Amino acid sequence: MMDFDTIAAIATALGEASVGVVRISGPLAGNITAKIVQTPSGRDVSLTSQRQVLYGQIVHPKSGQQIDEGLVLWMPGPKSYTAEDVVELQVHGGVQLVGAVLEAALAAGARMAEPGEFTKRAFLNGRIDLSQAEAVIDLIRAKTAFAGRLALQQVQGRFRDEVRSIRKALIHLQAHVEVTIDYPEHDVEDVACRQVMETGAQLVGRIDALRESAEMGRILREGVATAIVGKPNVGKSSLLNAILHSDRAIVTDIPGTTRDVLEEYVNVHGIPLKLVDTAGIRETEDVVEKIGVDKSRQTIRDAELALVVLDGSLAPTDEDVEIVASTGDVRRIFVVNKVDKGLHPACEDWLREWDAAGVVHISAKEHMNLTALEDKIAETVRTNLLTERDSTYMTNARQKHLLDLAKTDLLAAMNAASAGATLDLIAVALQSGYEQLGFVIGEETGEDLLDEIFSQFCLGK
Ligand SMILES: Nc1nc2c(c(=O)[nH]1)N(C=O)[C@@H](CNc1ccc(C(=O)N[C@@H](CCC(=O)O)C(=O)O)cc1)CN2
Ligand SMILES: Nc1nc2c(ncn2[C@@H]2O[C@H](COP(=O)(O)OP(=O)(O)OP(=O)(O)O)[C@@H](O)[C@H]2O)c(=O)[nH]1
Ligand SMILES: [Mg+2]
Repeated sequence: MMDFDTIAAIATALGEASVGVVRISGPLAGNITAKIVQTPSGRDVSLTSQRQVLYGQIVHPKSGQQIDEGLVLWMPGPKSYTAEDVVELQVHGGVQLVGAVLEAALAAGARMAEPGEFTKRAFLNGRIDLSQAEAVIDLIRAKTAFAGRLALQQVQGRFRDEVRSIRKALIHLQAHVEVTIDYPEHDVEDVACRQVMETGAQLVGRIDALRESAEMGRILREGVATAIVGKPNVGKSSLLNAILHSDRAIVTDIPGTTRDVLEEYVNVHGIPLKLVDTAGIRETEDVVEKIGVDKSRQTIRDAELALVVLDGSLAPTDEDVEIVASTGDVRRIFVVNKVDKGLHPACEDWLREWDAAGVVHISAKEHMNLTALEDKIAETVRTNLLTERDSTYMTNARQKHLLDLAKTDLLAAMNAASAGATLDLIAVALQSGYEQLGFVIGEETGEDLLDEIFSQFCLGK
């Protein structure tokens, strides 16, 4: 256990709520609590070595002014979230009240915690590793049940266990090589080299599985960038509203209504989408609309998925043709809208040119066939952007980079082994790979990086 000062923060969201929590962690947690909590029996919480819940009055340590009544959770270290002595003051939820309780804790000797500092301490005190700590952010930010499940597995150490297991195999392999260096008989060397190539290939496979899950992680964190595009007035904003079940975007019968891109997050069958409504694309002299149209084109370039919207009740125009051409490089679904008005024969003819599997007929206004569109979106994302075997981890960009480096080291060791290089060279490459994997789970990680990672947390976490 490291020697830290005692920190305090509000752990719950600020706002009206039934309960608000102020959390205190560190060696003075019990002492501070004794100064600001008066129990009916006059008992001092910090005298017990067992976790317990007490009822008491929360008072200001200097003025003695009563602030609220509350429940006090006493969790002596190391059996606590931070592995230090932790106290949680559960009081009535309310911005003013919870703030006053925090102030009382600060006046009694605590320091205001930095964002993520509680979780950082859990890491520094060795209760969790870095990948678990990082996953806490993912868990809090998870936008779908699926993302939440993966993040929880990560919080509970699933990713860490796999990295540790790969590391263990690597150090084993390195030991084998090192031992052979000391006994340089030729056939023994050959055996070691073969071992490096065989085990190396297996480990590269396992590292690859973790690397590939980075794509899954990114999509679950950021959502699939999904652009709704089409010429003016086809019903793009109506479609956004229909998928969101709200009147988020302005809808009128005037072409050129949407002038700016509008982003919203939505969960479609467990897949988070960053849905982007765009200005209808057409030639225009209007300065503001022109900027909007340029942004629409940029949105198409940035998109991972495009919903190309057409007005099915009208014959297609050159503008439709141009938009279809400009989305050729993006994975796309053709959305034929306004089918409540009937399908124009020219549109029907035109549609036959495309793969019917990629076309969905809907009415955004009348909410017709939206489920079919959502099914299509989910299916397209699952089969093209996410793969099944990725679904056990959600590696982040930092971890992915280190895994890439570890893989490069491992491949270098294998190449050296197959080329008959000296065993020292092989051992050095294996050692380097072992270290890179150590950084993934936060062994030998510098203070700067830790600050960077934990500063992304919310206050009180
Ligand atoms: N009131 C409250 N609820 C909360 C949290 C919290 O800090 N406070 N958590 C905060 O995010 C999450 C729960 N996470 C936790 C993880 C570990 C320990 C803990 O005390 N671990 C010890 C003892 C385990 C045991 O009893 O065996 C340990 O791992 O040694 C506590 C909370 C969600 N709910
Ligand atoms: N009948 C019918 N009308 C629709 C449907 N979807 C949209 N509309 C109407 O079409 C008009 C244009 O809808 P918007 O959603 O604003 O179209 P948009 O593509 O966002 O237009 P811009 O922002 O100008 O590019 C509005 O009057 C909508 O009510 C539909 O499914 N059926
Ligand atoms: Mg619009």
